[in-house]
Amino acid sequence: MSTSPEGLLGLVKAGQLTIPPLLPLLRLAIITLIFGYLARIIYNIFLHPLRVVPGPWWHAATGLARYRMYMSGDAHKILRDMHIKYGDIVRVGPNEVSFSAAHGWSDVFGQKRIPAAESQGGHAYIENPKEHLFYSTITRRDSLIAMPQADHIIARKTINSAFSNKAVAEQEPLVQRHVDKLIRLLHDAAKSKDAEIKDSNIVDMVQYTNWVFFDITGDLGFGEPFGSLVDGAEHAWVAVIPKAVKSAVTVVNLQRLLGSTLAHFAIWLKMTQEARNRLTWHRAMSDEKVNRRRALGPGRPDFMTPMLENDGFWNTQRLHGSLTTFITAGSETSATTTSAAMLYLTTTPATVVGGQSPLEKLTAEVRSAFKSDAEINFAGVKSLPYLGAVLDEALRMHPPAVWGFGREAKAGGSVVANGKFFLPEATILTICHWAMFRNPRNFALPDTFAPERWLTGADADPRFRNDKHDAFQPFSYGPRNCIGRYLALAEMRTILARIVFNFDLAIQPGNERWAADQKAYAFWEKPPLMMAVTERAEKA
Ligand code: HEM
Repeated sequence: MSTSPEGLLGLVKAGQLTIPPLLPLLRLAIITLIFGYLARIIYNIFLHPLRVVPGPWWHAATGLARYRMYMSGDAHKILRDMHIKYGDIVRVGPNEVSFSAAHGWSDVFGQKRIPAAESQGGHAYIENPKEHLFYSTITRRDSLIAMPQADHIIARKTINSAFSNKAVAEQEPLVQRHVDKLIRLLHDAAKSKDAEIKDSNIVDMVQYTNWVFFDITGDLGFGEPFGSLVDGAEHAWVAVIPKAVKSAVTVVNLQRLLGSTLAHFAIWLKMTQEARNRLTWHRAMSDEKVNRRRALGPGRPDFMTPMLENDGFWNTQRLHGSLTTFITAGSETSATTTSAAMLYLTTTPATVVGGQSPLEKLTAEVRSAFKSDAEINFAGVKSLPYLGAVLDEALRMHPPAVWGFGREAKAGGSVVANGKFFLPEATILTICHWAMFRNPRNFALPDTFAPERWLTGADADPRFRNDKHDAFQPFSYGPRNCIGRYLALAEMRTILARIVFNFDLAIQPGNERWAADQKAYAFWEKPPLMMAVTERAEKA
């Protein structure tokens, strides 16, 4: 029998071959699809290995509820409520489990010892790998934060020296130069009020903190600040970042819902040419900045020096891939925390914590510890217990890495919650920092800003005696925790201390719910935070 098109046409014409009508075929396809989808739902709810993990059935059934939750901007609140209702481990998607008890940190981010691998010369420890889709979308493949375990071990070994306490002390003069500029800008704003320019001392603290942290981290990474503190304006490179993160989060969630092909089509329809051009420009500019810093060679007390000294590992791709991560991870986070600290300080009345308000207590501590601005240094601020407690509490109330940053259960699966659950390989494991830190099972009065909960010894507050401090890991946990935490703490303490030393702060009406109403797409979508800055009347 002929199978050529002409031959088949001949058979049709001769009435020996009939073509089934299209409509019934389409109907059949649709019915098959619906049945396939229903079968999947039934499998997900009743037969899937994760069926034993508690959670709402509609989150287990399909990826739709999960998608809507993450794209609502309120996932942190929804997750907290789910953990209160269903417990410490909740199934939030067909293939995703969220943790909200202290053991979750080691279950998700810890590493397990594998003796067999050790004897064969492989890794002695195995970790749950990073959630591939999330990390490959929010950053470049060769970035430190996305590297496979074997590369990551070498990477951390070669650059740890730039992030130790000793290195941070060497970076202090560079950091303080930028903080000086910030304080000068704030004095300018405060003084302009004396010149009777109405409301000129009202500043957006989100902008000011972004400027100072991006200038510092730009200088430590690219070898050049962004110049925001000089220009009094955000640099275009920095302005792209929040939009890029939100787009990346949308892409990840769409792909998880629709699969790669459909999602790419949807994204292609949605993304404008202008947005595409912006991302290409951003990447080119980052690479140009890295190349300029690279040309200077090692020697500067910054992030790049150990990388340039280990150029066998830190090749062009890894340098280009990692530097944007360093700058974003090191600026956006610290700026958010410092803004949040100022918000809570200016909105928490004395009645909540007893006696003086947190702002009064902090002001008294800082102004009595230092006689002049020049005295406020990294070593000095480290010894102020209330200042440390204020920042810890700001990190608890408004953690900068809200959600995301998940892992996939390792090859062979993961046993979690002290043996209670077995999660099969590739199950997505997540911890929403906000949901963990605002869970009443972990912290008393979880929605109250109370730095007192972190005080120890004679200053310890009995109301917070049962707080679970090991649930609080704002810098994450395990081999992939935050490499920049010492720097972050030194910078944030110094900047907050210098602001409180120099100025009286007052929140502007309408800004009180700055944190409460914020949406989050992995990081926060921060609106302006307007505050009046007034030069302190007298130096105590
Ligand atoms: C309040 C400030 C900060 C917070 C809350 C914070 C939080 C975090 C968290 C939660 C992670 C883990 C992400 C993951 O699991 O993939 C992380 C990683 C990281 N952070 Fe920070 N961070 C802060 C400041 C900084 C600073 C100042 C730097 C300096 C450059 C920095 C650089 C990094 C880098 C490079 C990583 C990736 C580490 C790796 O994968 O080995 N962070 N940070």
